[in-house]
Order: sequence, then structure tokens, then C-alpha cells
Amino acid sequence: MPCQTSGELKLLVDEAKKYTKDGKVADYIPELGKANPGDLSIAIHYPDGRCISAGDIDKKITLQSISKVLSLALVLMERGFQYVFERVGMEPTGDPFNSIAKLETMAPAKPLNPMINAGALVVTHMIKGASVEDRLNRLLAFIRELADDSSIGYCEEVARSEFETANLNRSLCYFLKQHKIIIEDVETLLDLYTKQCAIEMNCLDLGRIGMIFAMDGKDPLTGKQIMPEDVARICKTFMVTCGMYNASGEFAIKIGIPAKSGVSGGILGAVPGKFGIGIFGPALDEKGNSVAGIKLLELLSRNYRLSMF
Ligand SMILES: NC(=O)CC[C@H](N)C(=O)O
Repeated sequence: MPCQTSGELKLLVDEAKKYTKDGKVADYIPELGKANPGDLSIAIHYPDGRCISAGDIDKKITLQSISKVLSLALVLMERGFQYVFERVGMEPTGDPFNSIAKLETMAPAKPLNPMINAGALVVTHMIKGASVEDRLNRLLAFIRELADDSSIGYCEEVARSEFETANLNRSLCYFLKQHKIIIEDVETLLDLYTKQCAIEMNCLDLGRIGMIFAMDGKDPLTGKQIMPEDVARICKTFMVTCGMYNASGEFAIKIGIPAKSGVSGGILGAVPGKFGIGIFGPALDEKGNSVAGIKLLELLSRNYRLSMF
């Protein structure tokens, strides 16, 4: 039986919070360096509309790499599976999220999966629309529907801070452009990608999005299928195989929940058929995952037998 009360959750947060001191906030995007490393919060959204939470739940976080699952879902709907998977692969890399190494070993230079930066840049490139604003608005409209929160937007400071310093992502783009995997102007693509990564919400919204994935793309309260079941299934599979970067194998063994992390310290979780989880804990481990967030998921998974394996 999963955790039922915010009181139960608070005990787990108190326990996991001790581990925040073992991590560091990301500062390669200067604006993210301002986060408080001691923060930790969680929300769990059930399909019947109940939501329990604990910690600093009002704080907003930028999605960063969590946005990669949402942009993937959107392009799968807009372009179809064949078009998307001709341009980005389905295999985990075992490398850090921003690594350029494998691109050169592949022919054509197609990124191995949509959860690493190279693959996510290709996915963002595929978002339809006449301008950056138009494309961002399509993604935002989809995310607002998933979260049932029309106020969701993006943080201009974080987007600008990443845009000004994203030289590694620039180099990935130029490599991909040289090999004709992307064909648009690199600065335009980075403008859209950094705004996408800077989309912000609190962990209640994040938990609700996880719940929609857990329920195979359907909003159980309205009965509306927000994304096709197959799209939700593919996204959850990527979350299992590559969602926690090069820590995905260990995460699958220890926790066993489809999840996606971001360098802002967010984690989106979807327990299939049961509920969605949103976590925020900005202190990161050496692989870029929320150190206390992972501990919290470990406690949850063990106490409530949540592993899907
Ligand atoms: N791991 C992450 O969250 C990375 C996202 C970040 N915006 C980047 O591209 O570097």
C-alpha cells in the first residue's frame, strides 16, 4: 500500500534531507548556483485527485533535463515514431549527459537516445512551429495540460544564463549540423532549447505530470487521453533505460521506477498504474542527480514495494 498521508511523507523527507550535505548544486549554469542545497520537497499525485506532499513545496524549479521527456512526447505526437527515430536512437550510452564522445563513433552521427543533450537537441529541433516563440508555446500548452496548470511559464534569467554559457551544447549542435542531423541555425535552436530547459513549476505540478504518465497518458479525472498510450509507454521506457543518465542501471536496481532527473535537482517519477511523483532537491551527486531525491525514492520504493521489477 503506497504512502497515504503527508505526515508519512514528511518523516521520509526528514530522513533523506540529511543527505543533502553530500551533494553540490549545479553551477555550470550560473543562475542554478543560487539554489539552496538544503532544500528537499516531494509531491505524490494519485489518479483519484488526491495529492500528498512534504517539504518546501512552493518553491519553483526549472525542468532542465526533465523537459527532455516532455519534448520527446510532443514530437512523437507531432511527427510520428518513424520520423523521430530516424533522427535519434533508442540505446543508453553509459556516458555523462553532455558527452560528445559517442557522436563521432556513430555513422550517421545520430545521437544514441533522446535523454542525452545531443539527442534532446535533435528532439527540440523537431518541434514544429514558425518561430521560437511559436514552438515554445506549443510545448508549454502541452505541459500546462499535463500539469493542469495554465500559469506554467519559463524563467528568463535561467534561460539567459544557460544561453550565454552553453558552449558545450553549442559544439554538439555544430557537430550535428555538420552531419545534417539538424538543419536550422544553431543560435535559434539553443534559444529554444535553453527556454525549454528553463520551464518552471513546483513539485506539485511535476507530480501531476508523473501521474499522467503513470496512467498511460490519460487524465483519469477528465477521461481525456492527453497523449497516446504508446507515446507514454515509450517515454516511460526511456525513463527506465536512460532517465537518470549514466546512473540509470543502478537506479533501476535500487528503486525500479521510471524517472527523469534534471540538473536543477528535480526528479519526475511515474509508478505505472499507481501515481506520479515530483521531487525537488538541488544538491546533486557526481552524476548530476539529486542526492537526497534519490535517497527519498529509495526509502519510498523499499517501504512501499514500488519497484516494477
Ligand atoms: N542534465 C540536465 O539537466 C542538463 C540540462 C541543461 N539545460 C543542459 O543542457 O546542460
